[in-house]
Amino acid sequence: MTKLSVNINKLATLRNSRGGNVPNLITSAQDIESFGAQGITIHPRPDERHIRYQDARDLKKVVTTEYNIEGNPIPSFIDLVLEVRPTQVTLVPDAEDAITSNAGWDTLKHKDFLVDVIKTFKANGIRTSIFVDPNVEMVKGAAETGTDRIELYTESFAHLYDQGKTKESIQPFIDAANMAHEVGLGINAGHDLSLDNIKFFKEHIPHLLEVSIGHALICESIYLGIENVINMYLNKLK
Ligand SMILES: CC(=O)[C@@H](O)[C@H](O)COP(=O)(O)O
Ligand SMILES: NCC(=O)COP(=O)(O)O
Repeated sequence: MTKLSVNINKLATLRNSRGGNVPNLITSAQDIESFGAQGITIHPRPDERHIRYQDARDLKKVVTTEYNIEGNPIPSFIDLVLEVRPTQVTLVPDAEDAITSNAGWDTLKHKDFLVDVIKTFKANGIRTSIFVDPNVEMVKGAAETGTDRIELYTESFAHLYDQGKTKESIQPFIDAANMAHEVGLGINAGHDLSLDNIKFFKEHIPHLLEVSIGHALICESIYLGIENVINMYLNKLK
């Protein structure tokens, strides 16, 4: 079975746009779990443009499924994760000015750094995952860091799949997943996965433990829920 971890960054984006507490991240996370999601993912960025460091602490008190915190392991992020102790930390090499995550780790170039950080998290009982492109050399390099899992960066899959290039979209991910399994790494995946592409991805990727989905899932929720909500307003306005 592949677990679904819902990334709630976008709910925080909405909340922050009005300065209040709507939507409430705590009750949203609880509801998302009660609807069957098997995990909650957040990605606090240094500018706190969506998830704030305090959200990470507050969510720890209520999340009862798998709690996954993603981010670039700068000192403040490392301290936060060690304080909060989520189920899993996913290390992502974000540039500060990037709109969203846009690359996986070069696990060969950053091996020593990753080895150190991963050792620290694992010594504190936190499972580790590192974000990588679908590249067998990067997967082999990931295994050398001591990480428990990798998260395959699926943007290229989503983009090519959307263009109808199905074989081209999935083959690097099949190769990377097979290599990860061979070297004993657990396999997660995420970025731009959606209702359109998730079934195809799941059917082709062996040993897929978990997907984290945020942007599309929240957009789909708005779109698929809007008819219902408009009718609820119309009923109240009769
Ligand atoms: C690590 C990753 O793939 C990202 O998709 C991420 O967690 C989303 O971050 P934003 O919500 O800031 O775009
Ligand atoms: N790790 C990927 C994630 O949490 C969500 O990515 P996206 O669905 O917002 O692109």
